[in-house]
Amino acid sequence: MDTLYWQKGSLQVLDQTVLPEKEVYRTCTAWQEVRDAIAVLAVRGAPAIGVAAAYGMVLAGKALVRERPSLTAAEFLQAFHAVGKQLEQARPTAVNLHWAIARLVSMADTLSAQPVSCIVAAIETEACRIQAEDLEINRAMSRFGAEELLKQDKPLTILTHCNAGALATAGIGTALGVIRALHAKGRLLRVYADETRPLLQGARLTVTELMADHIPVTLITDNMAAWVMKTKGVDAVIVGADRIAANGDTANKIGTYGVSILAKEHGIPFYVAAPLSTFDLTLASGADIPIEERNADEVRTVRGTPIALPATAVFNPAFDVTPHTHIQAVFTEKGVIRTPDTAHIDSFFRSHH
Ligand SMILES: CSC[C@H]1O[C@H](OP(=O)(O)O)[C@H](O)[C@@H]1O
Repeated sequence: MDTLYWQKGSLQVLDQTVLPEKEVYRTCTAWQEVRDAIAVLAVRGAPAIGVAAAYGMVLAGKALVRERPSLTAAEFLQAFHAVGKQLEQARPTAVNLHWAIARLVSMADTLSAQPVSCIVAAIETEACRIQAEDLEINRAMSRFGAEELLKQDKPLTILTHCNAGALATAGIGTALGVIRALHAKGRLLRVYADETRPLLQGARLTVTELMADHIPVTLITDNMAAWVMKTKGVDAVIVGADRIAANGDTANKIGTYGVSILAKEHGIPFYVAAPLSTFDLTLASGADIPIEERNADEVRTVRGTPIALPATAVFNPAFDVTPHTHIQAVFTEKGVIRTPDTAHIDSFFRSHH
């Protein structure tokens, strides 16, 4: 079950809005369909969104050449930039969306002296490279994260929030990649998965992934996390990320901030697993991270029926920001950033990037 795959000029996206009941793929043959798939969370999770956006840009490039064969390279690049700006609007928080588009656009710009057909071929190769890189990034991050957690020298009980698994990436996942690595070493006792209201990525996606891999998982409602930490011997919390500011403040699924406070209260180490592409060093702190607000129906629809409540009386931020002071370490594909603050992150990037 691939999260997404590129097939002869179309992007096949596993539609996560209907998982786990149905496994159906959306066929995207135009960049607008990729934008829509990202906006409705048919494809979701920062790294997966980045990979999808890269292929969306390839679809745009192919369409430009198909519809206007006599385009000059300059005209192509101008139109290509414009598509990038529109595709970026799909979702504001996950920086990987912007990172992937910027990587393709800047690469295309370096080829401005080439025939347009060469530029399109090169961006297709680059999009495939971004997907292939994510596979290896997940593996490396998972190894570093597992090594760090094995220092606790006992089988571990982990709590996680939302879905930072294979369904959020092109590989084995970020937080769930670390969990899979621990399980492979026989050092995972159990995972407690928050259901993660309102879209239930934990109940629908994380539980499905872990059961498929025969990893012991217990589903809990979000409001059980405190009691589980107090009574079930949770050894660590591991979550994913959508954007990490230069000082280590981390935007992730709504509810993550609360889980970090609970972990701090219970003396449980709180870890983030994220690729370097999720860091946004242009932002000094989490205060600057744009937080997506989503449709009120996601919150006010209960048992299939919207509660008679005006949308203005519903708050639906898709993310919150965990202060870096709550984070023990960030697991990346280049190693572990312990005490992730401005100085440690700056030093890490200088020596690893
Ligand atoms: C591996 S990053 C996954 C990250 O993305 C999720 O958000 P969404 O489901 O809205 O795309 C959540 O924040 C996860 O931690």
